[in-house]
Amino acid sequence: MPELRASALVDAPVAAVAGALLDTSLITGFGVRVPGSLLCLGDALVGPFGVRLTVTRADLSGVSAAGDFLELHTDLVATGAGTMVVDRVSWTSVRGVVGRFADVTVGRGMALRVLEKRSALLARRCEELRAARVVVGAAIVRDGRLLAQQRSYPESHAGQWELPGGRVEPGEKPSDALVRECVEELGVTVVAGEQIGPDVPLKKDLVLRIFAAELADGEPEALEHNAVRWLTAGELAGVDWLPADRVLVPALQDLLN
Ligand SMILES: Nc1nc2c([nH]c(=O)n2[C@H]2C[C@H](O)[C@@H](COP(=O)(O)OP(=O)(O)OP(=O)(O)O)O2)c(=O)[nH]1
Repeated sequence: MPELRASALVDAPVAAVAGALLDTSLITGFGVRVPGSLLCLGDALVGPFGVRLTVTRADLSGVSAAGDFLELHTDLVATGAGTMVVDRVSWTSVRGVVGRFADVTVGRGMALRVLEKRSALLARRCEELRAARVVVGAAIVRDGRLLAQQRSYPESHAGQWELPGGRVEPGEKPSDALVRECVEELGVTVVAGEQIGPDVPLKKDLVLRIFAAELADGEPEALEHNAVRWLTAGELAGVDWLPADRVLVPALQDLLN
């Protein structure tokens, strides 16, 4: 299987680059049809010439998509100077001299051009997201279950589930915003821990950042939402999450397991 590699250093932390990679605007310009605005594990992608790929990885280590003839991998490595982004493209070539000729003249050239353009788009998206406002979310775990809350508004998202949290106010620390939002929404005090999964892009200039959290005081009540619910790892994939939270399900499962 011919393989092509390209790498670039992006001046942003791994969580930011991993999140930017989920933004499907990075690939739709190449004629790839995608189910939503964010790449999700298991998504079906349809590329030019009807090439079909399934997303097999979308986490802090990078993204992968694989089909019958083509595999795409983007691996992320944290370095002292930013995040190293390593792209790997491999494909099954037509046998014989004609196949080898096509690989060298068409396949490699095309793949390189696509990788270069995507790399430039990724760097630009990371730059945009660097200035983005942050919505924090709390992954509160108790007895192996995750606390989720059901939205009551707007109409388009009423009934869907999310994690407790909200926008970080100007000048506020994300961990302070997390504590404040949990008091306002649930009437509890939490202690914020480490970040879970990538920074998920919500809009051009807004990202969702989830932190593990522990209950320090109080019993959660739905003060501003329809309901709260404690979910096991096995229940996470079946919940009607907001789109950005769906992307985080594998990372939340890891947290519970
Ligand atoms: N708190 C929280 N917000 C989330 C999650 N996932 C997700 O997409 N969001 C979005 C919904 C909102 O658009 C935004 C949070 O903004 P906000 O704290 O100002 O709350 P809001 O419900 O009034 O939302 P909005 O009117 O500003 O859109 O982030 C999540 O898990 N938790």
